[in-house]
Amino acid sequence: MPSSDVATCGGPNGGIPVVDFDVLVNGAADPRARAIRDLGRACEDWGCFMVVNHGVPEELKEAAMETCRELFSLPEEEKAEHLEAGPMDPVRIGTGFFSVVDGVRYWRDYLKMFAHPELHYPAKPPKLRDVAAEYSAKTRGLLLVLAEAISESLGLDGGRIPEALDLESCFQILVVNHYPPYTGPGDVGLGLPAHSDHGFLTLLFQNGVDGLQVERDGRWRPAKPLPGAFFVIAGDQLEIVSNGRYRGALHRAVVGGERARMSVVSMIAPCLDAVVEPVPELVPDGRGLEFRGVRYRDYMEHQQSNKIDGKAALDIARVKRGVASQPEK
Ligand SMILES: O=C(O)CCC(=O)C(=O)O
Ligand SMILES: [Fe+2]
Repeated sequence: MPSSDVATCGGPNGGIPVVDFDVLVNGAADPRARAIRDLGRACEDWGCFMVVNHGVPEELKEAAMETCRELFSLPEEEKAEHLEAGPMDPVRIGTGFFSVVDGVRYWRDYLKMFAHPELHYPAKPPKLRDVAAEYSAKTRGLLLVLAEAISESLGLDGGRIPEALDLESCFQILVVNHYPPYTGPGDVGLGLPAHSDHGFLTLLFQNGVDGLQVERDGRWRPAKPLPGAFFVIAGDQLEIVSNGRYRGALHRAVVGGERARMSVVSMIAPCLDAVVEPVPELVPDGRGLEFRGVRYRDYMEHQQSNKIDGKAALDIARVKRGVASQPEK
């Protein structure tokens, strides 16, 4: 899809499904079964949904956003040690980048921190450590419950997908994106080009400035969250483990307004050493296998080291059809 296609549709929330977390956890049998079914449909049709009644305090979300805003406003030399970091370094800061790729201009600062199994954080601002510890633990708990519900929605035991991906030892990363205001000539265009996320599930909230869009049926839809809701995006590992039944959503961030936009992302992914492949129960007799097993660490490194290109990274795991297998040498 050309990135210049900014057609949006689906009403103010883009028609994105809403999942009530409280019903998943505390609901009576019937409403809970309905919520699981709706969750499955959302993952199948959209690859994303909003979560309400999630139990993560607004003050904690606010503290995470505020602390990272402080980090972005620190002088360059305070962040220097993380500015040159590579994709597998546990703390990475990219700042003030305004680059032109394929004729589209991107405008974004970001902070990426590995948060589990071990929390890594920049030295400043000092309170970032505690805020990140609490925020990552709360959101990890929420995402692990969603992972069990997703497993059930596939007709499996709640523990099956978490076990297949070793989510107990999951890799978790926090990403904070800051899109500065733009008042220069012309449109900035994109803050972040179309991509799917390399992990399993991404949880996101923003500072009230819209800009996230998701693709469905070849059109971009505005992802405007309900007040207090989190936005959840299925990642590539969910697409792989479900053998393509659920899909990682293609999404992008559009910027260019007079107010800075910020988004805070908490993503869980398989344990770095887990080899992710479709669970056999979803591939009867091995027929119709869409993906082969790829170690998550290799997948992530591959996706992060190449130019962002929609869902192209998934091709390294995709089973090629019609190619005669070569004898082993
Ligand atoms: O800023 C946003 O809304 C999108 C961020 C995103 O997609 C990402 O960090 O992977
Ligand atoms: Fe993303």
